[in-house]
Amino acid sequence: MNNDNTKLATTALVASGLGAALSYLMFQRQQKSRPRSNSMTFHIPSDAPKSIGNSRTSFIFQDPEYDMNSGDRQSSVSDTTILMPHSHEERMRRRIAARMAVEDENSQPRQSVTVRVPASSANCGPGYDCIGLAVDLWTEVTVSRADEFEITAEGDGAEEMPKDDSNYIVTGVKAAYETANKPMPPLKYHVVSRIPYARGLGSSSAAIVAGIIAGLVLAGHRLPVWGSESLLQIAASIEGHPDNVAPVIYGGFQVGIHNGTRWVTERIPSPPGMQCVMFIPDFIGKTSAARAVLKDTISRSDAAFNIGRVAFLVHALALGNLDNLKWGVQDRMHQPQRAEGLYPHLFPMIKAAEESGACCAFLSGAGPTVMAFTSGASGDIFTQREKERTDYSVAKAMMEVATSYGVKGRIVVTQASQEGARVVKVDPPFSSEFITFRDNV
Ligand SMILES: Nc1ncnc2c1ncn2[C@@H]1O[C@H](COP(=O)(O)OP(=O)(O)O)[C@@H](O)[C@H]1O
Ligand SMILES: N[C@@H](CCOP(=O)(O)O)C(=O)O
Repeated sequence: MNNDNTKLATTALVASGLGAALSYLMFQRQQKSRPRSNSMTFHIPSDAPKSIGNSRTSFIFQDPEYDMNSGDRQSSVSDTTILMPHSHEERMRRRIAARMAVEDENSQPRQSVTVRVPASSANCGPGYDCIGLAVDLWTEVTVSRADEFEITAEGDGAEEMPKDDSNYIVTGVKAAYETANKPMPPLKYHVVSRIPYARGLGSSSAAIVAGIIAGLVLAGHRLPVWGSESLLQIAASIEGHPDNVAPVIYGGFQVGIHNGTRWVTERIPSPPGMQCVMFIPDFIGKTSAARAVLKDTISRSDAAFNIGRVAFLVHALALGNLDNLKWGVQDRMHQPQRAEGLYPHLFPMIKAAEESGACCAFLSGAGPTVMAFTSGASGDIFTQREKERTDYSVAKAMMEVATSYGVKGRIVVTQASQEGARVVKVDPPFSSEFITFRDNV
């Protein structure tokens, strides 16, 4: 090393030494001036818990998020929040403990709850008792603790729906309290109904699901979903089939089966821009009556027919192959029997809808509503020119058939809902000063 190099090395050494000393002094100063409460600080523990501190070199890490002991975010500034920087198990344990505390809080019994549930259209032709979709028409049910039992209702079917404990909302609430293993308190119910009553659009399933969810919230009881779909189990066992309740719970198109142990459902993707054009007759069609016209057995060729159609239906929906929908909704299991016995307007209306541009049409649920799918919607109905869409001409054609058969009714145009039931209001709310659930629930 020559002289110049030696000088250079000495200067570098002195400079880095000074730099290190300066950094250390600044660090010390910072530590003294910084309030400990909302900072992340590291120092050697004097009283570290045995499990994490005594056997290896450790640091106290003041986690600004959580307090390990209370799980309370507000007390997260506690000096006792201790963590090994590389101890993932401990970190997870603390996070789970914190989440449990939040879950505990949200699992407290509530005074009152409002649940919003969608209409649904079951079967979609061949998918008898297994396929259905959520329809963008919503009923709102409020259930509150009260001195005595009462049901009040407004909207569709407000007059007709049972006002005693045979109302399916009450059935749902009871099932929830039984599941929670808690006694059911006296409750009052208010229903704002926008789902046509007993018309094949799942008003009964919506009532069951609304009741179960309301009951669970009031009782402060959470159910697991992963690997069990517990809510679906309760709802489908009351209804007897999952084709309405699964879309009411999860939204979208659903296909559901019983696997021998439990109900299992899967979402079928749905094509974008699809509209639902529904002819809803003025008369009531009870599902029990429409099931009574069906025989217990069908022929092998009819079974084969339906198997092929249902496969085509799921394939067409999943791939957005709208041209195949008209084959996919064909059925020999219940529509011909129901048309013959109860709904003579059904097949002429399906034909008229398809000829005027619908992708397909079928009996909604057990009827009497007839559902047609149309395409071409882009955003809201009111933001697009009529001639770019087929719903108006399809509606007109369906109405003409209804008139020619002397069936009074109305047309409703809406779409599938990708969203299912949801809690829209709860007292006391789930939201806190730290977290806001949507709509400030
Ligand atoms: N809250 C409720 N809303 C609608 N229907 C109810 C309710 N509670 C009990 N029901 C019973 O369910 C029947 C309607 O169900 P259903 O015949 O399957 O038609 P939908 O296609 O509308 O589900 C009613 O006739 C009534 O007996
Ligand atoms: N798979 C059932 C569907 C009944 O639906 P709903 O809306 O009429 O209750 C059937 O076809 O019976």
